[in-house]
Amino acid sequence: MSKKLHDKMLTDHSLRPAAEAQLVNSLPPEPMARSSEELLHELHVHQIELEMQNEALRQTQQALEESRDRYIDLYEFAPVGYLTLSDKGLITEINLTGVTLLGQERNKLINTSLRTLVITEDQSRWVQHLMVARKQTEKLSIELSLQHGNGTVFQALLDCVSNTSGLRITLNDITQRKQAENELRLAATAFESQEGMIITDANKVILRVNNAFTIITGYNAEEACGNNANMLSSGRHDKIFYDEMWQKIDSVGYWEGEVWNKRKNGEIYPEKLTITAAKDSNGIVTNYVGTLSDITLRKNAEHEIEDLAYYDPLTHLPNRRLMIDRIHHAMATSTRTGNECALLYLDIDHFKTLNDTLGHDMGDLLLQQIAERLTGCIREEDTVSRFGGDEFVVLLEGLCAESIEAATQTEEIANKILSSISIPYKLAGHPYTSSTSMGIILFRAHQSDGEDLLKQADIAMYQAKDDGRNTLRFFDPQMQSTITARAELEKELNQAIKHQQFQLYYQVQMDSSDYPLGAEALIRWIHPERGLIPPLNFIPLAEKNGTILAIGQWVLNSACAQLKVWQQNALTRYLTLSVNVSAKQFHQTDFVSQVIMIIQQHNINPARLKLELTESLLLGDIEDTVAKMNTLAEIGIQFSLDDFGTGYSSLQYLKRLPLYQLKIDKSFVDTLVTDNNDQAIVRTIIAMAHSLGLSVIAEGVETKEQQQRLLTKGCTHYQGYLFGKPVPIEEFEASLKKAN
Ligand SMILES: Nc1nc2c(ncn2[C@@H]2O[C@H](COP(=O)(O)O[C@H]3[C@@H](O)[C@H](n4cnc5c(=O)[nH]c(N)nc54)O[C@@H]3COP(=O)(O)O)[C@@H](O)[C@H]2O)c(=O)[nH]1
Repeated sequence: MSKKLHDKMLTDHSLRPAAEAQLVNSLPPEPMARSSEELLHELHVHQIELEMQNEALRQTQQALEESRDRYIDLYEFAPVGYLTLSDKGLITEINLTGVTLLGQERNKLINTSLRTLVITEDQSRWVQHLMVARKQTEKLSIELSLQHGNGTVFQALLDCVSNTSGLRITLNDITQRKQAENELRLAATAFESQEGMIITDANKVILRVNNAFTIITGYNAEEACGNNANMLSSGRHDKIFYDEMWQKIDSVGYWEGEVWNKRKNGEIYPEKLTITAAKDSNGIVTNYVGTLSDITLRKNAEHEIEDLAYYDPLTHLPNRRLMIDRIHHAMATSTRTGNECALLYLDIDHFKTLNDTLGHDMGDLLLQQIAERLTGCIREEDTVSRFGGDEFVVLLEGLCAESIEAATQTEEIANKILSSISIPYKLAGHPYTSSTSMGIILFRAHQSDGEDLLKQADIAMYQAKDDGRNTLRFFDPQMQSTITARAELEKELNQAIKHQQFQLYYQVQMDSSDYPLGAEALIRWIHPERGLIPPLNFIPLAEKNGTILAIGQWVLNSACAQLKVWQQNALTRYLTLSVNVSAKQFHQTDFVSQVIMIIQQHNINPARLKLELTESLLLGDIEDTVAKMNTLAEIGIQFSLDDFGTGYSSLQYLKRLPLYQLKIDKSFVDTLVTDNNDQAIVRTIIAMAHSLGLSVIAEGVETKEQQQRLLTKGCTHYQGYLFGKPVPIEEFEASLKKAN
């Protein structure tokens, strides 16, 4: 029965005809009085009517109960939580979903302030929201973090509507939605990272690119999307490269490497690329994701580092390390081909002097120009390297297999180099001439180690230096033994100092009337087995290894001891003694105090001591040199400038030095009679000395004619075999007596 019919029956008494029909059908007709019959009938009808009403009521009741149950189900099990808050913000109603979302029993939640379930950080926002929501009838939403009964926190969306019964709230758990949003945001951030990103479909058609991609390639999303990813190919990689790349992606799902790609502007650049295949649940590739970064800067830095590691920064030539590598490579090639190779070890002559006189900038300019000239002298397959300082090494490869022929080829190239190096230079406008000494070694296959070959070429180079410079020498085993002997000598020299195996020889210095003015003290090494060793055989070595300091001190001390003896004898009291001082010795910081101390120890007249300095000693710190010489000159010590004319003395410097004497070098005296140039030089030196108020002495005077020539030019002091060779003191004094 419908509710409408049921209501009608109750209100309109429309049940009556039905009740009467039912009574007629159920009761047998009874004879009775009309009034009581009617009354009875009425009663019956009424009774049936009541029963029918009861039935209708029961059915309505049942329908109502069913409806209420449905409502309760809908309310309690709704997909969202429902809450009602009192004016004070207390929960007055909450459905089962709300209870479940908040994770507490309903009876605990009822009359609880919802604020207490909001995390502390969100509470003030909630309180403000509550105030606003209560004042309006429209829905007002807020996202909050709520405390679950199990102690966790979940993200909730609260839609609040205010009505007369309080504030009705719909509560949604949006934790997952928030997480998804977060992940999306993260993914979007990651996609828009510093690295270029490109997503293609399975056919490598570009679907998406990020901003970094645009910055790197120059293509914006519109230009890139819809094109095949090979639009970036530079053409530098062949088909095999790409085939292998895609093979790896297909087999392992991933490829990483460096590629050369092309930007929109046509520029080809190096790129680090990672390609990952994205597959669906059936393992079918749906997309490719590429991550790319421009590694131009890194590559440039790598090149720079490589340059620094393998190239000389001044000349940009390969350095020692790269040369060793090339030598090993040449050996390997030579093993295969049978061809000879050659190493040319070059050392620029007098380079130190250039640095000392014109400065390091000029030295650098010379090295750069020499590097260019060397490169111009060799073939494409050869290598020129700089080993630092003024040393260059040239590697010639692919020479003739025949040794003699290969040596001839090498000599031709070496001579070409010598000629090229000696062509005059312009160093920032300064004219300059240079030369080089060169040691050569031929090699093939793996006969010897690269370092050994370099050592041997270096030995040959020293031989070239010893033989007068501006020349070349091939290494031969004899040289090796010379070097070994030199090492042996070095060891013995240390012993000689320890055991005082030195002796001073004295060579007389005369005036034009053959009157002895004094002597030069010249050291000799009296070796216990080898006998007398002349200074030229060990002084250069001593200068190199520093033992000259001890030797120099011994010489000075012995010379002063001799002066003391002479001072006490009327025959020798007036004699001056010259002592050679090496540059290293002079440049010691305490040189002046050493000399003064020795003079005081021997109690000699400093005016009888003459220190012979070479011109090269004057180079370097001129202020220090002048200061030292002045201090010693002030106590009376004389200074003679040795080997004058062979060095680089500038007049400017000479004027500042407290010199007593210039000593004309033996090389000018040797050719004085035969060489017009040398005559002119000697004349100039003498004139210059006189104009500076200096005395002049000529060394190496061997003939009367030389002496005569010197005299006519104004030189009145002499030293040389003509007057006497350097001899031990006994002999020297004996000849003095004899002359007397
Ligand atoms: N630092 C030091 N150097 C020294 C010392 N003793 C010597 N030396 C230097 O060694 C070089 C060679 O010296 P030495 O072999 O003694 O030769 C000297 C003379 O013997 C030689 N000479 C002199 N006159 C003649 C000659 O007429 N003919 C000829 N063939 N040789 C001659 O010249 C050398 C002297 O040179 P110098 O010193 O330039 O006057 C030499 O450079 C010495 O300086 C020392 O103790 N310390």
